[in-house]
Amino acid sequence: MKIFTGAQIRELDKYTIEHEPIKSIDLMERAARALTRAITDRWGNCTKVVVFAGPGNNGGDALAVARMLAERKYSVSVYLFNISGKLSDDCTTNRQRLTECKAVKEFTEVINEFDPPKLESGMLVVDGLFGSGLNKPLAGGFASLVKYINQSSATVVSIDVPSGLMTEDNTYNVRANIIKANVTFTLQNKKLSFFFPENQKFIGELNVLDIGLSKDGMKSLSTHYSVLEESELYPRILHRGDYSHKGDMGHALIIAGSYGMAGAAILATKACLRSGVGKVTVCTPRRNNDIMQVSVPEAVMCIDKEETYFSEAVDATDFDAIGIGPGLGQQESSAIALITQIRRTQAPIVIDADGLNMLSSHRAWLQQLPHGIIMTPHPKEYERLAGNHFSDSYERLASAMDMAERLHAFIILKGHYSALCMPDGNIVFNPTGNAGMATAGSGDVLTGIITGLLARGYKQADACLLGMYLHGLSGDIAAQSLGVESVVASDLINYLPQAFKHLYGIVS
Ligand SMILES: NC(=O)C1=CN([C@@H]2O[C@H](COP(=O)(O)OP(=O)(O)OC[C@H]3O[C@@H](n4cnc5c(N)ncnc54)[C@H](O)[C@@H]3O)[C@@H](O)[C@H]2O)[C@@H](O)CC1
Ligand SMILES: Nc1ncnc2c1ncn2[C@@H]1O[C@H](COP(=O)(O)OP(=O)(O)O)[C@@H](O)[C@H]1O
Ligand SMILES: [K+]
Repeated sequence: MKIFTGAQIRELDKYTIEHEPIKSIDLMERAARALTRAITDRWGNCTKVVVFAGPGNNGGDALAVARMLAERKYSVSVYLFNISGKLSDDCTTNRQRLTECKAVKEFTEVINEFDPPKLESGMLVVDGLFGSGLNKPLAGGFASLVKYINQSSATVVSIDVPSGLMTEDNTYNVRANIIKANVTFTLQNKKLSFFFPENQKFIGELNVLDIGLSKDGMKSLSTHYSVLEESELYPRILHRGDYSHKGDMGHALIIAGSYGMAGAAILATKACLRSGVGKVTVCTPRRNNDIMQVSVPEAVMCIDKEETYFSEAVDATDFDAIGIGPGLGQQESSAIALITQIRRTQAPIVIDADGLNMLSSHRAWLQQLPHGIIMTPHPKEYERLAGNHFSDSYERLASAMDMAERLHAFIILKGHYSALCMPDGNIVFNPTGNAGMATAGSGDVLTGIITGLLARGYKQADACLLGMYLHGLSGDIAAQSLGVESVVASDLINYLPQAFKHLYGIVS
């Protein structure tokens, strides 16, 4: 599913109006009907409603919703903020319709002075001040109103976007002046800023309402950002022939686990083995040998000459993919072995965790990474890699997108919505996964899965997309069965077969 910018949403609006065809005011009426239905489904008509409408089309939506709620016997007080004496055409029409509607008892047009109504617990505030047309942070009277609403104990429903929140970049926004909604009913598509964790407190519970914008219009608009849909994965799936043998299914190498971190190597190796690969070899320090042999009997060992850390690059000629980094430690000799390994390897590589941390301490090496390398940093690891602190997720994402293009790399910025930044400048958000996965070792499992898929024969982009999706899906199935609190990284491996079964079962 594509994610559109504010400017593209306006284009899509225009396209729908021209091609459906439908009058702009009727499209607003359709949006308002969807919003009203969503509100009346949740709150009965004994709920007192206060509607705050702004001067643009978000305000127009709000006025239309106020009229429809009043017609359904809700008690509605409406405040329209017309500070600059300029309303959008559709907002003007809806002001007219509202004043002609006998059911609306309280309507105030605020031109300069504003005496705010009492907002109490049990009341419903409909926030229709600003939506996708916001072009600067809120200030002055609007900022005061937002603070007033946020301090109240009323329930707040935002139309399309919590007022004050930009649809994309909030790096320089004033966060105290953004509505904190309990529920956001967004129109047609999720906005980019909804994917960033720091904005969850503004959005509250998110619901997307279909308002029938043109499907052809959406198809024709090209975007950099999208959300992965399961159906996009179906044509990418490779099938296992009946006559396959392990030699056809790929040979993966996992380089992981310093002494005391054998668990990271075990998790990555087990996850790799569960991802369809023919054979997995693990390179780990001598002292981890026994525990590895016992924990993962299917894996072949390639023991480093050092007792406790990775010290020597492996001859990589026989491997179809390499995953390097989980629990590796950050000894200087491990860093040298890491870059030597990267230089010597022809096969696709996934770098994670300490592998990334060691690159961060030798940032000049980034230029030596082969095209198509996959890196899977969590936000802190990415900051170290970029050598920069970012004030918000948008800034971090923009930097990762730039790095992916410069290095011709695939960067998975991990999080609730992990974002795959591709060398061609596109960014795909992964919709699967849940907070139960916020547990040590989850990332090691992802490294194992992607390495396995690469060795199995998937191209980098496909391995990343399938890997992120399956990893999150396994987490979702685990959470469904165990509850989010109790999920541990091993569960992601245990439930991985069910995730594969779900996805591959559909297309077989
Ligand atoms: N395609 C869609 O998705 C549809 C969108 N509709 C609604 O239209 C909204 C977008 O409408 P608009 O483009 O008119 O934009 P808005 O209603 O979000 O606001 C635009 C108005 O606010 C002013 N403004 C912007 N930032 C300001 C600030 N910081 N302080 C004071 N004034 C500021 C602008 O000058 C302009 O007058 C959507 O959010 C949605 O609610 C619906 O009517 C139907 C269809
Ligand atoms: N709240 C969450 N929602 C969805 N996925 C999550 C959440 N928290 C963590 N994850 C996933 O779990 C993994 C954690 O990786 P990472 O931080 O590297 O953990 P570790 O280093 O302990 O292995 C990532 O793939 C991330 O997307
Ligand atoms: K709004």
